[in-house]
Amino acid sequence: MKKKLILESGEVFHGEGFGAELETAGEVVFNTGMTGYQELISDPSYCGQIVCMTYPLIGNYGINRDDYESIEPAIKGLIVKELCDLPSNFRTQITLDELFKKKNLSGISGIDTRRLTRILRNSGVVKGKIVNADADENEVVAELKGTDFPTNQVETVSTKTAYANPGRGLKVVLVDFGSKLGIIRELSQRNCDITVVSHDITAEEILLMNPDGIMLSNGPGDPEDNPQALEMIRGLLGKVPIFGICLGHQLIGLACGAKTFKLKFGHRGGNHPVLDLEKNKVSITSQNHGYAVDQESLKGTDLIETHIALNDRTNEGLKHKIHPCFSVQYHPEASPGPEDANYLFDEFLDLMYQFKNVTV
Ligand SMILES: NC(=O)CC[C@H](N)C(=O)O
Repeated sequence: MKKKLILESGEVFHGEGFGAELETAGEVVFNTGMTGYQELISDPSYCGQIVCMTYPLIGNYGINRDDYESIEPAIKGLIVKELCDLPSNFRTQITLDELFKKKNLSGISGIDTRRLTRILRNSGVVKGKIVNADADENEVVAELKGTDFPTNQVETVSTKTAYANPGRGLKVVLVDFGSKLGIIRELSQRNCDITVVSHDITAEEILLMNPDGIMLSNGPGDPEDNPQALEMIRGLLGKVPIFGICLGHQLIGLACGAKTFKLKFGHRGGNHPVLDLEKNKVSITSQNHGYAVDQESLKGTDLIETHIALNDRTNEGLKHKIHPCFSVQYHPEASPGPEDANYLFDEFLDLMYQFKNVTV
């Protein structure tokens, strides 16, 4: 079915719809990954967003049972140049189009994704809507201008009830702001005994579980929408080691008095070089974020900048000066993307063991 993508700024792109027959609006962002569309579609941090894939052929290895990063995708839609409807891979179970139909998601193909990406890079990310070909463009633009982004995205994707992922090793409480399964996978591989808890848990409730460490997950939306989480982090600092990823990283920043701001077009892809300032080493990282910690605002806080992005020199890592707490803006769990930064999970384990030895 003929569809079109309309941006809040007025540009229109004509294409062919795939997936469910529905109109869908969201923040239009771009991702430069050449593979990994299944992980990306199911990454809860994309809640409320329509993702434009810059790689020109999407769907060519289908959808398999292993690569989901959550059970129910929270993404709003997908924009591709060419959609492959005949995937070829030994793991393929269904096509991308079939997945989108099953999950009631809408996508559009046949789009000049290079032009769209240039617009997003030049003017910054904007709202957009995938609509039927006969929709009135002025009406859609007015509607987009009049709608605000929801502020409860974390609540939408976080688990409602706590659950366990048992192991025989260190006890980790994973605060789920919209966690990718990759984080659980990495901790599990290191034998951690994981309790996944909802985003609105308090520090007192966590401390009653007597954990060896706290993992603050990735998640969607503006980090400033989570004041309760900042209270929780402040209540845990110094009492138990903390490791934060992406939204978890931004929340540590805010909890310690730094500020966050929205990047013009964000970092989304699997090839972002990050410099570790302490080791003077570069990792190629997997990224998906639209906000960043303001480096100026770190002055006067107890946080030290440990990593920066080499593309735009923005903050990518933090460490607390006094307490056992560190975090990164990128994704050491990869899923999808390079695994260069995997060692950070080992460092988290080391930190938990060190803390245990000091405190027992
Ligand atoms: N992947 C994430 O955790 C993203 C964090 C935050 N929602 C951002 O866009 O910056």
